[in-house]
Amino acid sequence: MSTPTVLDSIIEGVKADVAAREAVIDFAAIKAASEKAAPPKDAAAALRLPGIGVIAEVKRASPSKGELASIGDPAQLAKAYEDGGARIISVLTEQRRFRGSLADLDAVRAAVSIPVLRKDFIVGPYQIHEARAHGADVILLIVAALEQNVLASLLDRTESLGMTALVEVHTEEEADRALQAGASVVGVNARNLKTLEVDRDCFGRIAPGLPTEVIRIAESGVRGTADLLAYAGAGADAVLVGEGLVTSGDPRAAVSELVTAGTHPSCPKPVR
Ligand SMILES: O=P(O)(O)OC[C@@H](O)[C@@H](O)c1c[nH]c2ccccc12
Repeated sequence: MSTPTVLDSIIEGVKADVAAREAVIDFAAIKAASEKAAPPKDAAAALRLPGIGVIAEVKRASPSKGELASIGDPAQLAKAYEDGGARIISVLTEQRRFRGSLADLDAVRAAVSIPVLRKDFIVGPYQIHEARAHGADVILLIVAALEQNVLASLLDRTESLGMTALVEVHTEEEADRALQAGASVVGVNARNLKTLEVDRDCFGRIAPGLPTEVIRIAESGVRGTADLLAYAGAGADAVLVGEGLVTSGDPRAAVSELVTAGTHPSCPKPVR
């Protein structure tokens, strides 16, 4: 067997954490809770608004950088993002490496009225119902972490709950798999989750090959407006930003600066 990657070790921890939660709230109970939640918000519609959208992330830590920001009040941070003009709030809920939680998701959901993305390493249907039960409108599905048949069935389940799946890829081959599974929103992560290396050219290699109707998100490594404009030029509908915002000192202003650049008449527009 080959040496486990960072992604493998994260997934192993996530599986153990899911099993522990499922021992407390079983599948039938989480499914029932997901059916009682307030209806999901239309994230795809939010992403189709004119200009380059900003998806702003509540991110305390990462495997590559360790602690990024303590974030004592995730609700207040999310509100600042919303006030700054973010289209969607992403909340990391993975606890071991990213120090997130479902409590963070609850706090953010209660604080904002825009769509919320549960950002985690989804391995099975339990987490999708859990995301919905906690008010998420969007979930992340990472192609590199899922067998093709599992990816397709998780995407179906997400859509049958009225949610949107952001399907994350890092290579052309993964992009083909995302499309094969039926993805309508594709995120190209500049960071390789197996090695943690960042390659900002990844988006520009993959995005032009996606069908025009697919919404394209550029994820990771956005340090400021120059990176947003570069991604816009390569066809991004939105950028997903974590570190650059949580370490900025003024998250509202940091989001607003990106939003202003992304809606300025001189900003390159995605070809549709
Ligand atoms: O902090 P950054 O470089 O702005 O990146 C944000 C986001 O793209 C990143 O957190 C991310 C993208 N895909 C993921 C999958 C799992 C965990 C985290 C991620």
